[in-house]
Amino acid sequence: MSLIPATILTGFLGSGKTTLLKRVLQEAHGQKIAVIENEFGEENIDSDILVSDTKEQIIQMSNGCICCSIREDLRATLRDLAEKKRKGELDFERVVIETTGVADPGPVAQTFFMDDEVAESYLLDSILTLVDAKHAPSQLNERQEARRQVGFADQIFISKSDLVSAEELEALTHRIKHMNPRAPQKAVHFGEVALNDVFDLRGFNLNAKLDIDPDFLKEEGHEHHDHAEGEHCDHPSHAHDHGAGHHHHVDDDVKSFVFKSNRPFDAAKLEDFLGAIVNVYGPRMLRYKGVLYMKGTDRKVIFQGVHQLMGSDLGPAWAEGETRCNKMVFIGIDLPKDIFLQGMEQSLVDA
Ligand SMILES: Nc1nc2c(ncn2[C@@H]2O[C@H](COP(=O)(O)OP(=O)(O)OP(=O)(O)O)[C@@H](O)[C@H]2O)c(=O)[nH]1
Repeated sequence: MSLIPATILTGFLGSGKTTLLKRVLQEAHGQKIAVIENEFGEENIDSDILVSDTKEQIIQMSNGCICCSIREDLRATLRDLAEKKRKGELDFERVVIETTGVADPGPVAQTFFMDDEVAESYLLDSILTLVDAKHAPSQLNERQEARRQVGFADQIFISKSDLVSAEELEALTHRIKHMNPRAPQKAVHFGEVALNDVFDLRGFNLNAKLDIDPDFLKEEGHEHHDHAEGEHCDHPSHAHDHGAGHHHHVDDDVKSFVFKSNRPFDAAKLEDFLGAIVNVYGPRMLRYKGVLYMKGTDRKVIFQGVHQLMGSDLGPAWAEGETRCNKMVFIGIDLPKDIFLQGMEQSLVDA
């Protein structure tokens, strides 16, 4: 049986989750979508199916699962739903989980990887985070749950942009980008969103897609001339436009950085380093993903993780004429960037 795709919809209190979900369910008319609401206890099955190709492999676990927590209530609900589907008692092909506004998406996501039965039935597609343009600035200041929700996201939807000025929206977008440069941001008016922005984003798949906001890389580049080794990796041809578009920078605890290099990794060294680092910093590592250039293979190595759970796989071969390089983004809570970058650097083959 093919895996059932699941989407986690999160966002702080009143950010517009229900509004968006209702729109999506209307739009997905003719598709069977099971919705698991808030407290995970009850489910209601809404209309109809999205047919999707779920053959791709889901992330494989490696070590260090001990401190990861899962949502027992969600596990029970997911198992129950899958069981009913198997028996033909319920007919649905997709699940959306709407979390409460104050939920930490970590344990919700981990439930899909740490419970064998759940992992055998479901494929976690992505985490969607709603951000309320009007209230997010103060919510992000005051509540770590709100910051975590942004850090975990594969896709950010900004609601209520009709209630703020263009400048306020721009400042918020900029702030979010620093927390999570992986997730595209899109303003949505009362949940008006296209289905292909919501489903089959494959945020957790070991695919070779790693889109990091180019503006973020540009700014990172300015900060970090000492880690210039992979500079051509991204071949950004932009001029250094000092002065333009500079914002007051909010120093959130949830933030991100990128490691880049043109030198290949030594697989054993990298495994040692990452194995050690997740033991120490795993609880603070929200999401990380890399497309890596590894010695000994002509294929890209795809690596990704959530907290202590990480997986890797061989991706497609490097194309003829393509510059082989490493690019990995880490999103976490006050991670010591220098320790990470140095450890990664030391896991490269000797120059
Ligand atoms: N102005 C404006 N209001 C919006 C927009 N999107 C949602 N809202 C309103 O915001 C309020 C909260 O929306 P909900 O969809 O209930 O938010 P929620 O995230 O499900 O809320 P909780 O479940 O309480 O956390 C409602 O009154 C919506 O009508 C938007 O784009 N613009």
